This record gives sequence, structure tokens and C-alpha cells, in this order.
Amino acid sequence: MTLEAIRYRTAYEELRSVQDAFEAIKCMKVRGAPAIAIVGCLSLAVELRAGAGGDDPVTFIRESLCHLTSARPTAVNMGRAARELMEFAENESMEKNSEQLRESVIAWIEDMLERDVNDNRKIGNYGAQHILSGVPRASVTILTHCNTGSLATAGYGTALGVVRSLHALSRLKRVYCTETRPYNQGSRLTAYEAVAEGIPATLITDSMAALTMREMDITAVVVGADRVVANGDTANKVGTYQLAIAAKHHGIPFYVAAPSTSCDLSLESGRDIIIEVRPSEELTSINGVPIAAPGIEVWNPAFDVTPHQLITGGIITELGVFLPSELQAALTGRLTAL
Ligand SMILES: CSC[C@H]1O[C@H](OP(=O)(O)O)[C@H](O)[C@@H]1O
Repeated sequence: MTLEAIRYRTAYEELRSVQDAFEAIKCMKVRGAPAIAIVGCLSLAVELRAGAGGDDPVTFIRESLCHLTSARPTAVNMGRAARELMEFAENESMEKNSEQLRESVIAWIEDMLERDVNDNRKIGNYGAQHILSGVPRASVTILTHCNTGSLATAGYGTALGVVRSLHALSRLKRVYCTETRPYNQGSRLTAYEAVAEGIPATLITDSMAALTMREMDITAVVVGADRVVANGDTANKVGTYQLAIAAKHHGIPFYVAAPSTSCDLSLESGRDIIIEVRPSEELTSINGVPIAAPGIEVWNPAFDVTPHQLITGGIITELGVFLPSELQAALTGRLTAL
């Protein structure tokens, strides 16, 4: 029997309450804009199924959603879901008793799972068709950042959903995924999804991205989003902005893939987006092992904002692919301001 030095495993953790979900989101055991909203709301469903809220479930729902929304400020999805669910619950409470209301809200929450996967499959297909329409070559090479796959959503993924759709069409030559320091969503999660599904993928360090664009015939850069605002400026994992600059320099189309649930028309531009700054330890250690001089000062913004002018390929949504300047018109009527 050969020595098994490393076992890379899938582990599941039960979340039994809103507080469990809040803590899992806060410490990034659960991460990814859509996944944060879905897991947050599902934790509420778990408590409602157990009768939480008693004779006043609306108050319990409101307080729970407010708490969950406070876990991480940049991604819009949890806040959007909280507002929409609260509106639904208040309307339902006018004609349903507490038990009926709880069941109605649980059904609304459970529907999020299917809605998200359906949105992601549409994003995947729209994105793949748009990228393929621009190139005569049989197959394409994509560069992506962070993790935007099944481990960041209810399934299939957004930017990685585009990669999945290209792969399903046998039109993906290769996807280059950045390790995405400091939390390594790319090396730990995207690489895991790609290997598990036999998607041709190459892991690179973040610092190799510009060189990869120059040397590896990249067809397009496709990234996810945490908050796309009215003018198309997009907050996404830190490092996205410099990818967009490098893509511009190399004449490579830069796409953002995001469901309408990741869009926030209440904000005019990226200047209005709150950027989460995370603990220094994420940079100075890995799994508790120090990798930096003790006492060094650290700046650890979890996201940056890519100006809409650099999103040259377009914004891929479940409604289609739009230029940043077209986004607000495309989404108006489907989305209301937060
Ligand atoms: C479809 S996931 C969107 C987005 O969320 C990730 O951030 P985090 O891992 O900190 O939750 C990353 O920015 C992805 O692009």
C-alpha cells in the first residue's frame, strides 16, 4: 500500500441556527455572495421549522435577517434577500396565522435554491455564447479569479458557470485560476471543483496573472461579483481590479458574471460600496502557521472595485449579457432599489 501523504477531503458542517450561520459567514466557512444569502436564509428556515418566533414570527424574522446581514458588508445578496423576504413576510402576515406564516416563509426560502441554480445555468449559457461569438477558434482559454462555482452559490456557479458551459460545449481549451491570496479560494475551491469534474484547469499565483495573459492566449477574463452597482462598477474579490487593468493592456475582453440578485441599483457608483477589511491573520499565517514577521502592519481589504470602463466584455446576467451602460435599463423593473 502506498503512503497517503495528503488526503484532500470534503467535509460538511451542520448549521442549526441563525447564529450558527452568522458565525459561519463571518469566519468565511460559508462564502460567496449568493451562498451567503442562501445559507443565511436557510438557517432562518431551520429555526422557523422548529417554531421560532412563537406568536410573533415577523419580529423574529426581522431581527434574524438584520443580524445575518451584518455578518459581511460588501456582498449585496444577503441584504437584498433580507429586504425581499421581509416584504413577503409582512404581506403574508396580514392573512396567515403564525404557523401558516412560518411555512410560507420556509417555502419562499427553499425556492431560493432552485432560483439560484436556474439563474447560474442561464448565466453560464449566455456567457459561453457571447465569448464564443467573438472568436473563430474552436476552443477558448479563460482566466478567472477566486471561487465563483458551486461552492459559492446554490450550484453551477457564476463565472465558473460560464466555464462549465464552455466545457459542456467542448469549447473550453483551459481555464487558468488564480490562487486568490490571502484566503486562497482559487487554489482550495476552484481547483477542487475543476479537478472533481475533469475541467482542464491550471492554477497560477495572483502575481502570474499578467504574464499568463501575455503568454497563454487568454480569450477572456471572467470573474464574479459581490455587488454590481447602477453604473456597472463592480466590487469583487481583491485582485480583480488589477486583472481588469492587465486585461485592458493586453486587449482581452473582461467579463463580470453575476445574477441580478448581486446587483444593487440603489448605489450610483463603486465609490458608494463598503469594502470589508478582514483580520490581519489571514495574511500573516496559513492554518495557524506564521508566514510573516511578527508585528508587521497589515492591510487586508477583502474586495476591490473595478470601474465599469474596464468591464469591456460585458456583465453576464441571467437576463443576458449587457454593457455596463445598458445594465440599469436591463434590470429596471426586475430589481427595485434596496
Ligand atoms: C459567486 S461568488 C461571488 C464572489 O464572492 C467571493 O468573495 P468571498 O469569497 O470573500 O465571499 C468572490 O468575490 C466571488 O467573486
